[in-house]
Amino acid sequence: MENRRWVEIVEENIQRFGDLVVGIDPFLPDIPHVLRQAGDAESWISGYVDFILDTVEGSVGFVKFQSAYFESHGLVGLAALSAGMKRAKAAGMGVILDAKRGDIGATAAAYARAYLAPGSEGGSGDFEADCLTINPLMGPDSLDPFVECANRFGKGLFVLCRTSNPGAGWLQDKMAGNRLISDRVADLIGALSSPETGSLSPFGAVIGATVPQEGRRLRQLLPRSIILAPGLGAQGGDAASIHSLRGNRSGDLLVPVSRGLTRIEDRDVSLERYRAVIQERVDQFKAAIVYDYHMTA
Ligand SMILES: O=C(O)c1cc(=O)[nH]c(=O)n1[C@@H]1O[C@H](COP(=O)(O)O)[C@@H](O)[C@H]1O
Repeated sequence: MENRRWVEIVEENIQRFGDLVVGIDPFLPDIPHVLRQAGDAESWISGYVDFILDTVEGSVGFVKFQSAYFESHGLVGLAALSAGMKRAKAAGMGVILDAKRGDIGATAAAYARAYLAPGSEGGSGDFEADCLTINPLMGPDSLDPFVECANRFGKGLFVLCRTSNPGAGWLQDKMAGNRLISDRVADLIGALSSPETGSLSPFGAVIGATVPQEGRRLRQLLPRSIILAPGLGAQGGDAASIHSLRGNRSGDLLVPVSRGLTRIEDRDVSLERYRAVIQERVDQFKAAIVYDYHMTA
């Protein structure tokens, strides 16, 4: 189970649980008081991660840990991240680490070891993910070490292509030569997969669920890539935008939702009620993004 390649994890887990990804972005002001009070000042973070995993295990096939929210809590946060990633993997969930890394080749190789190499193969294994988000701004050579490591260990990558944030178009929608920058990134992602394999590529793109027009265009350039489409819920993306990102087969889209699943207005809510709210939202998001390929075939 634990040694499945990223593409296998995606195909199998989507088949069983659908394409929703639970985003774990622990932010103290957004969580119920009952979860903040556990133990010392910082230990809420590991209790929170355990609570979310307890709540969604068996109904969702993927989890995306946002590294920044853990890093901002120092060593306690990193310990919670490591433990959460290991627990989710052991439960058979696909684990995406959202760290958006990118640097010169030698440093990128160190990042790749940190997040993609097993403990026995040059990494510490503390933060070994199934899939990592990476930033292509520094050019193709900065992606190579990630690609090499991913190929070696059966991991996946999501390369930022057209992000969901309001300022994304400032650079990503500009022309570079005769191509849009986001199109050039899509070309680069497409070229990372070997042409002889007909199946899904482990090298996917991040395309926001907030930009359906751009999404539709970019999907044409990436027929074999898995797209990670954040932006549903708190950022205002909707199911129609999600459908514009679907390719012509199931299994090529993952939809992460963080605040839309876990942020709660009533901070005095009981643990039982909070759990029920998250489970209801999981069902609602799954129902909203489900798509019947047979109906459109
Ligand atoms: O790579 C990402 O996951 C990502 C890319 C992007 O374009 N937009 C984006 O929101 N994200 C991440 O997706 C999550 C979105 O959070 P919510 O808006 O709360 O669902 C955060 O962890 C972001 O860092």
